[in-house]
Amino acid sequence: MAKLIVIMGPAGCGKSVVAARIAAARSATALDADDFHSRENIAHMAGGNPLTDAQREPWIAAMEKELHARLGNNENIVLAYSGLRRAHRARIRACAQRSLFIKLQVPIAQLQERVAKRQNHFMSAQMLPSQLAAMESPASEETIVQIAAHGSLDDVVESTLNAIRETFS
Ligand SMILES: Nc1ncnc2c1ncn2[C@@H]1O[C@H](COP(=O)(O)OP(=O)(O)O)[C@@H](O)[C@H]1O
Ligand SMILES: O=C(O)[C@H](O)[C@@H](O)[C@H](O)[C@H](O)COP(=O)(O)O
Repeated sequence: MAKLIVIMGPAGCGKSVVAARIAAARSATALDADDFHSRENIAHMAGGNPLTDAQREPWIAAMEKELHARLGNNENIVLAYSGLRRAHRARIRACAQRSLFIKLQVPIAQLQERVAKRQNHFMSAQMLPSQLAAMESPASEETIVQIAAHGSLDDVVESTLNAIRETFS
């Protein structure tokens, strides 16, 4: 049965780089939610404006479609996706029979530093407060494991792989 692992958290938490490393370690396909945005939504965010849930709708629908197709084809997926909204997480979770969400926890000062340093990305550090405000707590969601992700990339990857092994042993 194909598995879905979602690496989630606000911009700059490291989900894209961690998802790529996890996918390589587990012979899975890495997907990045950034690649499913419309040009309009990217331009909107690049202008310093957070998305509304209405603007997120076609983005979530595009990811659902891709996940259904790939998981239905027995492909294991590691998806880097912010997962800010609870209802959207439920829709992404429903695409797979077996799934695990891992939320990377990074203090805001470090998020600011990482986003500010990143080159050629539509998301600026000024968007971080809105990202954190839009993040609905995952506290009641059993399939979400939270991991401290302020350390080195190697440490974060190791903790993430351990959490995955514990769930999918
Ligand atoms: N654990 C880490 N330590 C140091 N830098 C990191 C770490 N994780 C990610 N980064 C760097 O921070 C920036 C943001 O990472 P990225 O994966 O793009 O975050 P996200 O996809 O969550 O927005 C990138 O330049 C990345 O190389
Ligand atoms: O509003 C949202 O639902 C998303 O979070 C959206 O703003 C965007 O896809 C990323 O968060 C930015 O890209 P990174 O998170 O990859 O930096």
